[in-house]
Amino acid sequence: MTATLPPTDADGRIAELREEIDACDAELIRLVQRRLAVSHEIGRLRRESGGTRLSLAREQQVIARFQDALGPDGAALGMMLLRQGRGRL
Ligand SMILES: O=C(O)C(=O)C[C@]1(C(=O)O)C=C[C@@H](O)C=C1
Repeated sequence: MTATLPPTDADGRIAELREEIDACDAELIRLVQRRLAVSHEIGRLRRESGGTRLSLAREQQVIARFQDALGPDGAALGMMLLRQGRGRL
């Protein structure tokens, strides 16, 4: 059986939890921006040293990591992060 809270208690708890979600989102945005900057720097270094624009083997590792941790939506998230770094193929 699940405990039921009076609506006013539930409202207060929802507001608290939303603050936690807002903090998570802010941290995620900061991390995505940091990831993007690092990815661009790697790409620049690779191009300047005569390498390829992309590293498909590395992209597979990244996607597999997200897939293992989060399932199919995780794989999609990994692909979005990669696309953000290198642009659409
Ligand atoms: O790890 C690299 O070699 C990168 O260039 C970074 C990165 C990434 O964003 O994770 C970006 C493009 C590559 O195709 C593979 C991975």
